[in-house]
This record gives sequence, structure tokens and C-alpha cells, in this order.
Amino acid sequence: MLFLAKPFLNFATQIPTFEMSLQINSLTKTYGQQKALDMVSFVAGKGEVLGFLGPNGAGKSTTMKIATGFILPDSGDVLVNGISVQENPKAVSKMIGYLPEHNPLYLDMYIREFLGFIGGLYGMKGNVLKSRIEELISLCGLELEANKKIQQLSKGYRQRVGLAKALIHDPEVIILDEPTTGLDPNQLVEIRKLIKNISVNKTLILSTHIMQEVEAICDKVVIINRGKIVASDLLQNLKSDGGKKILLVETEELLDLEWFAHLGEISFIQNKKNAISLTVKDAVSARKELLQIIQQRSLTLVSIQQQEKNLESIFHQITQN
Ligand SMILES: Nc1ncnc2c1ncn2[C@@H]1O[C@H](COP(=O)(O)OP(=O)(O)OP(=O)(O)O)[C@@H](O)[C@H]1O
Repeated sequence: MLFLAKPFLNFATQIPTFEMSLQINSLTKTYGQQKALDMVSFVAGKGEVLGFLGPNGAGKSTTMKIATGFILPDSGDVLVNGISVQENPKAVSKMIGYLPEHNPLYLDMYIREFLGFIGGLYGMKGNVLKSRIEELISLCGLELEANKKIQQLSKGYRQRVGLAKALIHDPEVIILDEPTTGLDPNQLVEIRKLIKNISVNKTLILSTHIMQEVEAICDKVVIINRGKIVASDLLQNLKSDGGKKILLVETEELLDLEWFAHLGEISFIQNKKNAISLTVKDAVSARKELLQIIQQRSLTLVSIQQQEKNLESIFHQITQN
């Protein structure tokens, strides 16, 4: 299994001393019989954009809800700039901006009215609040829609309002739970650009199922599977994985994984028993050996392809094991 433990994963034993805006420390959470989180730890530093990935039901939203003080963990803690979310939720809420998965908005309000209301909850008022609202309307590309009620906005523009809401108090840590789900390709690109813009000098945690999004925006990647962290590293380290390559092999006949297991990490492709994916260190010698095995076993080769590792293949490899 690919498990890349870099300094920021060693949090349980090494307490970072500076510039660590968000520290998720040994979180566990159980719903009834189900363990949703099992000792989840990671940290994100100032200026970092961290992609938080995992299959459906892996525990991403649960982690984010705990990090933002919406629900409590069974054990563990989250620190924002060294302050505990559980012990001091009020102080922490001033430092965190959160866009939840389902982006709750007051549909009956006008955009400015809504942002004014949210700003008021953070104690903002007068000209400071007014100018912050105008700043966000511009930053989030809401100028043309600014005089509408939220219920009149398309999904992409509602997401922009959700982002503006998360940013109104200029938080240092921004947590976005699947912010681009359900957007059309144009809106998707626009919102991605926006996320990149707002991340400057902030700590941004982004959960998503879209790998291109992570490749486009994120510096770091944390992957969670069935409530456990299974990979955590800089995006470039995760992708290079020591220069490994993937060989995709298909034959007419059914295959036995054991025939090829000594060559590298191996699995069937989408449960097709005549197609395998092999992750290897030395692609040239692995290809030679593959062909020898195919010849010795009198198999009929349909295709053999070599692929670079990308985040999508890494994600499949890690989360399907
Ligand atoms: N309030 C709840 N009561 C019971 N089980 C819950 C509750 N919230 C989450 N779960 C379960 O906990 C597990 C983790 O859920 P969570 O929503 O954190 O996953 P996720 O990674 O965000 O998934 P998705 O990508 O589908 O949004 C799931 O199995 C889910 O069914």
C-alpha cells in the first residue's frame, strides 16, 4: 500500500511549533455501530491548499464538521492556530470560514442583505461591513447578479454566495466541502479560479472527488479511506511515487494474479479477469518479463499499455485495497 508519511503526518509525535494553522489530531467518531473516523490526523500550514480526498462515505465531511465545531469527536482534537475547537469554539469560529457540502443559504434574502446578516453574526457593522460586502461581491464575481434574491441565482452563483459567506470575516483557515459538485464545466473552471484566488496567504482545505481539481489547485493531498488516513504528502511527491509506472495488460484468456505478482503491485482492471494493472519500478525489464510469461503460458496478448502515474490511478490504487 502506498503510504507516504512525511513530517506533517507525524503529528501524533511531533507537535509543530509555528505556521501550522490547522492541526487535526487523532480524531475518532462513531455513529451508532459505525466507526466514521479512526485516529485521523493531519496538519495544514499557512499558505497551503490541501486536497482532502476519499471515496463516498470515507469520512471527509465528518472531519470537516468536527474541524469547524459543528459536531464533536468521540476523542481527539482540532487546533486552529493552537486554539482548541472544542475548548474555545467561539474564538476558533472567527478564524475559520466554512462552506458545507449542501451550502445552506437564506433563499429569500438579497445577496447584500444575506452577507450583511452573516457579517453581523461576526460582530461586523457599519462601513467596515459595507465595504467588505462590496469587496467580496467583486472577488467572487457576483457584480452582475448582485441585485438578485438568492433564490433567483443559478447553482454556480449560489456557490459564489456560499464562498462569500465563508469569507466575510476574512478567516485565516478556509474549509470547502465539495464546492464544485454539480456545476457545469464553465462554472467549474470559474469557481476553481476563484478558489485559487482566495487561497493566497490562507490555509485552504478542499474536499472533492474531482482529481483534476486537486491537480490544478492543491499543494498537498490527504486521502482518507473508511475513516483512516491512507496517504498524505505533497501532490508532486505523491504523483512521482519514486518514478513508478503502470502497465495495463489485456489477454484473450483469463489471468491469475500470482503469475505476475513478483513484478510489482497488481490488480485486475475493473474486475475483468483478463486485464491487469501492474505498478512497477522498472518498466523496461517488467515489460520483458511480462512478455516471457505470456509466451510461456501460451497466452494471446490483446494489448499492453504503459501509463504515468496520476492522481486518479493513485487514488484507485490506495482506496481499492
Ligand atoms: N449523522 C450521521 N448518522 C449516522 N451515520 C453518519 C452520519 N453522518 C455520517 N455518517 C456515516 O459516516 C460515514 C462517513 O460519512 P461522511 O459524510 O463523513 O463521508 P464523506 O467522505 O464526506 O462522504 P461523501 O463523499 O459521500 O460526501 C458514512 O458511512 C456515513 O454514512
